[in-house]
Parts: sequence; C-alpha cells; structure tokens
Amino acid sequence: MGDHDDLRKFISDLAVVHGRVVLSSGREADWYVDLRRVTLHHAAAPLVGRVMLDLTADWDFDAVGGLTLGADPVAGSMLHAASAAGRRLDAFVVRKAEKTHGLQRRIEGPEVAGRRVLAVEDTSTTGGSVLTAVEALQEAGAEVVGVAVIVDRGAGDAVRAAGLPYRAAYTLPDLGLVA
Ligand SMILES: O=P(O)(O)OC[C@H]1O[C@H](OP(=O)(O)OP(=O)(O)O)[C@H](O)[C@@H]1O
Ligand SMILES: O=C(O)c1cc(=O)[nH]c(=O)[nH]1
Repeated sequence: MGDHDDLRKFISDLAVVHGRVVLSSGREADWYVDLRRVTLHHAAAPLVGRVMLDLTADWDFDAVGGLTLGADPVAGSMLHAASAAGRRLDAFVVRKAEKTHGLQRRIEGPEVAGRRVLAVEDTSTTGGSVLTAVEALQEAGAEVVGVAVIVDRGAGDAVRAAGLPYRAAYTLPDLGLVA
C-alpha cells in the first residue's frame, strides 16, 4: 500500500467514532472524525505530511497553517515532510482570538505578509473555521492560494464561494461514511 491508502486505514481505524455528537457549528451528527488521534500519532503524522504535500503539489506556497487547534499538527507535519524532501516550507498558527499580552499577535510563526500561503484543516464541515483563518491571513497581508483538508465533511461550496480552490485528501465515501 502507498501513503494515501495507509493514511486512510489509520483514519478509519483510529479517528472515526460513532455516536451522537455536537459539531463545531452547533449542528448534531451521528459520527465524528477525531483526526487529532491521527495527526498526533507517531506513525500516522508523517503520512499526513506527505499526503497533504502530494495533494497540493501543483500549488505555489511557502507557508502553511490554519485555525488552531485542528490545523496545527497538519501544518507541522507538512513542514517536516517538506524539509525531509529538501523544500523550505514554514508553518503558522492562526489564533481564535488575538493574544492580549506579549506581542499581541493573531498569527504566530514567521511573518506571512506578502507571502503565498496555504490554509489547512484536519476536517472541514461548514468551512467556518478555515474561512476564519483565511480572513485573518488576508487581513495580515498574505495571499491565500487555496484550502486543503484531510477529510472533507461538506465545506467545498462555502470555500469556493469565498473565491478559493478547495481540495480534500479523503471524502466521506472514501471512509465508508455519508453526509
Ligand atoms: O468546518 P467547521 O464547521 O468550522 O468545523 C470543522 C472544525 O471543527 C473542528 O475544530 P473545533 O471547532 O472542534 O476546535 P478545535 O480544533 O480547537 O478542537 C475541526 O478541527 C475544524 O476546525
Ligand atoms: O464539524 C465538526 O466540528 C467536526 C466534525 C468532525 O467529524 N470532526 C471534527 O473534529 N470536527
């Protein structure tokens, strides 16, 4: 099996949880994809980096990140996978709110102003979280080249309506799930 198949197996085995849950948007669902169990797993995290770099291989960006917390290990894995391949890729973290002490930054990491950046998520349902990150990045002067997620739960239309291309490494049918 290759990276894509290996990562899909980790997601199915470790992240898919059946049971009534309230989602970030306030909607309810009968299952949840807890991708933190995968993106923070010693064997799965390197696959996350390589699969997400492969998914976005034809997009031109030199920094990656998204809204904390789900996006953080995704961006970190991509940074390390890129480094292992000899590519310079920075990561950043978009805070949910601006920090009120220290340097009072909303976006942590190397400066993003004037750079082409990729916004990532572990999973995206309404797109609300990733679009919050996109808005903060654009306000900070970054050019967001697109949005990439590990698992799509239905955010494509919202992201495209915001004028950005959207890609997912896995769809719900890939995981044997339906919206
Ligand atoms: O597309 P959306 O409707 O915004 O939902 C998806 C978001 O929900 C989860 O994060 P959550 O809000 O649970 O916060 P966390 O990352 O801090 O755990 C997930 O990591 C995404 O960020
Ligand atoms: O919409 C969400 O909040 C959400 C759905 C999901 O499957 N996994 C997750 O981490 N968040």
